[in-house]
Amino acid sequence: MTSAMPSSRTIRLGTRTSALATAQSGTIARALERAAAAAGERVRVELVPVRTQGDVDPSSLASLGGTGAFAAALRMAVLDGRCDLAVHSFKDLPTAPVDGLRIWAVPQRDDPFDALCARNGWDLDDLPRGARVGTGSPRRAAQLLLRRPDLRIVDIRGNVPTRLSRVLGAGVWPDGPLGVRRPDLDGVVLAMAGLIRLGLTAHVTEAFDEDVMLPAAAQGALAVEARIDADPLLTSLLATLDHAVTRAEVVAERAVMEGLEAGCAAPVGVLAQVDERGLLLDAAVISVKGTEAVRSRLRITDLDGAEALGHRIASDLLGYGAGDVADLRATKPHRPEAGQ
Ligand SMILES: NCc1[nH]cc(CCC(=O)O)c1CC(=O)O
Repeated sequence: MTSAMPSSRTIRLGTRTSALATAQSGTIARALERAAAAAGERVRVELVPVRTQGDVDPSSLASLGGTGAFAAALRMAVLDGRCDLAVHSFKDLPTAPVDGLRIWAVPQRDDPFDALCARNGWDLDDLPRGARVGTGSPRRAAQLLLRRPDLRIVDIRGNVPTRLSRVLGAGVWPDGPLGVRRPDLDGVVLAMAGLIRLGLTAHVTEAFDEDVMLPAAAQGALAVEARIDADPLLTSLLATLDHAVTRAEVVAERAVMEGLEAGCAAPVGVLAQVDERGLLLDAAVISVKGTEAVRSRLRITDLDGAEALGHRIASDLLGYGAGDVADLRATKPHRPEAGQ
C-alpha cells in the first residue's frame, strides 16, 4: 500500500537546562507543533540541552565579557547547526545583533512587572524596618531603596527556585533541586513572568506596578532566534508566533538602553505599553542607593515610531542628568542570579 502521507520532520530546539529555560522552550516547542498541525505539516520539535559556560562555572562568565554569556553558548549552537532554533529571555539578550542569526518571532509577552515574595504575606510597606531583601539587580535594589531607604539589600544569585528558597526554605519546588540553606531573607524580588512560567505565583505578596518598580527592558518577553537562512518551513511557523505589539514595545524599551549606552547592570527601569491610543513609554534612571532619580514618559500614536521614541526618551534622561545619577556603563560580570 502506498501512502501520500508526508514524512514527519524534526526541528531541534536548543535550550538551557534550568527550570525556567526548559519551561519557556517547552511552551514554544508546543506552539510550533500546533502551528504545524494547523498548516497540515507533521512536525516534531525536539528539545536539545545545551550546557552553557554559565551553567558550568559561573565565575567564568567574566571572561566571556559578562553580558549575554548565557545567550552566547545557545547562539553558537544555532550557528554551528547543533540545533535549529533557540528561545531566549529577551531581557538577557545584548542589544547588538549577531551576524548570521535573526529573531524570527517575538511572542506575546507575559506580565512585564516585578513581584515581591516576602515572609508573612508582607507587602513592601509591611516589611519591618531594616528587613533583608534579596536581589542581585541594581535596578531592583535602587527602586526598593527609593521607597524604603531602611531596607537591607542582600546581593543574591542562583536560579528562580533557589532564590525563592532563601525566603521560603526548601520545599517550594517539588520537582527539583532547591537551595538547601535555611531561609535567611525576609523577601526577594523576581520577575512575575518567571514565576508564572514556573507555577510559583502563589508566593507573590506584592505585584509591583510602574509607580513602585519599572521593569528591565524586554522583561517578560521571549526572543525566538534561528539562522538567517533557516528552513522556510521553520520560518513560516515562527511567523505565526510573532506578536507585533510586543515587538514594538520591546523595540522602544531596548532603544532607551541603546540611547543611554546602558550596561546590563545599570539601574534603569523602562516600560512600553501599547493600547488603543498608541504606545506609552516610561523610563527612569535611579541612583543605586535610591537617593535620586530622573524619569521621562512620552506617548506616540504610530508604532512605527517606537525606536525613535526610545532614543528620544534616552536623550531626555541624559539631559536631566541621568549620567550623574548613576553609572550607566555598569556591567558587573553577569552572575547566574541574573541569568535565569
Ligand atoms: N535575569 C534572569 C531572568 N531572565 C528572565 C527572567 C524571568 C522571565 C522574564 O523576565 O522574561 C529571569 C528571572 C528574574 O529576573 O526573576
